[in-house]
Amino acid sequence: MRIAYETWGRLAADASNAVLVLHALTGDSHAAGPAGPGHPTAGWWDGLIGPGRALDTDRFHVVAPNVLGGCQGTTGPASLRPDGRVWGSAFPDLTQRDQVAAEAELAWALGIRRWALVVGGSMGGMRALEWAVSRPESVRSLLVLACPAAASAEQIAWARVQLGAIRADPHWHGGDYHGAAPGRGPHTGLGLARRLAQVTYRSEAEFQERFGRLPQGAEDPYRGGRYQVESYLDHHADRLVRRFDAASYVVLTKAMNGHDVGRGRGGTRAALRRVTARTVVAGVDSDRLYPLYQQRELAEGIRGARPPRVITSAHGHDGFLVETGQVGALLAALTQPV
Ligand SMILES: CC(=O)SCCNC(=O)CCNC(=O)[C@H](O)C(C)(C)COP(=O)(O)OP(=O)(O)OC[C@H]1O[C@@H](n2cnc3c(N)ncnc32)[C@H](O)[C@@H]1OP(=O)(O)O
Ligand SMILES: N[C@@H](CCO)C(=O)O
Repeated sequence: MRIAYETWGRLAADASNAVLVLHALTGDSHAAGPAGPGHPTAGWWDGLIGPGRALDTDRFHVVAPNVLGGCQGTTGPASLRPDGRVWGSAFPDLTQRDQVAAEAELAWALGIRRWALVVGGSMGGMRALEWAVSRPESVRSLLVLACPAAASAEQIAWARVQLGAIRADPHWHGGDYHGAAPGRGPHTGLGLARRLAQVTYRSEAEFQERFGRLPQGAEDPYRGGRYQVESYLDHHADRLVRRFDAASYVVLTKAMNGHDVGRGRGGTRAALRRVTARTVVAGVDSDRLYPLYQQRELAEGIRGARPPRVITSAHGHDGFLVETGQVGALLAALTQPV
């Protein structure tokens, strides 16, 4: 397999200053830095990583890999198999454990045996947690944001609707569409999946405050036009289908459904007891996808973790991406010398 990653800052001679930053479902290795070739936007945590920032690259060597199964440089369903054909539907099902095993190979190759800090939100939080449970000796500090110990029935239910939308697209072809002419992939299905997901990523109050019942521009919703909120979802769908592979979306979504740190480990409690890292768990007060009670369960199960820190935000689950000031304060608590 191939793993794409970016780094910032210099690795200390004893490799003691390495920080692992793990992205969420549709993120990538470009966690920091400006937009440029291959990166239509600035890094998704650009405000947090750099000289003098919360993850101070004058002190830390920050590593951000693209997840296994992804489509931003790391091997995934759109990659070529050894025989030169696209993986497509032959790409294996993955779990967070497989993805962390791949990241452990990367750490080994980079000469990093122990991370000073592992941090991630949402799907990245699941992998951060999995690192600390499966390889406690490799994680000195841990920041887990907006994620659960195990995917809940409702999370699997939302995912089911998204998977159904993609698979129902006539251009899906069972996952073997990659050889089709450009523009002929399952974009309609992926767009529908993103629209639904985007609703779960934001809050009801935000939508009401931001969009209410307003029409989009000069459009008349009573005469075939759209409400603003519909246009907003259309925009997020359009953006995603331009940059993300539907089969990767399916593989990663199924991996998130499979997330359960307690599986085969005597249950959640027993698994969380394995964590030895200095840990901060945080959630977003308006997150309807990964509600705060799930972070409470994590914090209660991890030795030494205090009650979850609460990120105050109108923006729902996406608060972990938007509220960089508050996330920065959480990082500071873990990056100050004890
Ligand atoms: C690490 C990771 O997890 S993923 C990597 C980063 N995430 C993504 O790229 C996922 C997609 N983006 C997002 O989820 C969000 O944009 C975030 C979380 C990154 C940032 O959130 P916010 O700054 O609150 O963005 P918001 O949800 O308001 O969306 C802004 C976009 O909606 C557009 N928009 C707002 N209202 C409307 C409307 N009525 N009609 C059409 N478009 C609209 C804006 O023009 C803007 O477009 P642009 O991003 O192309 O410039
Ligand atoms: N906006 C985030 C939400 C999932 O955590 C993403 O697209 O990855």
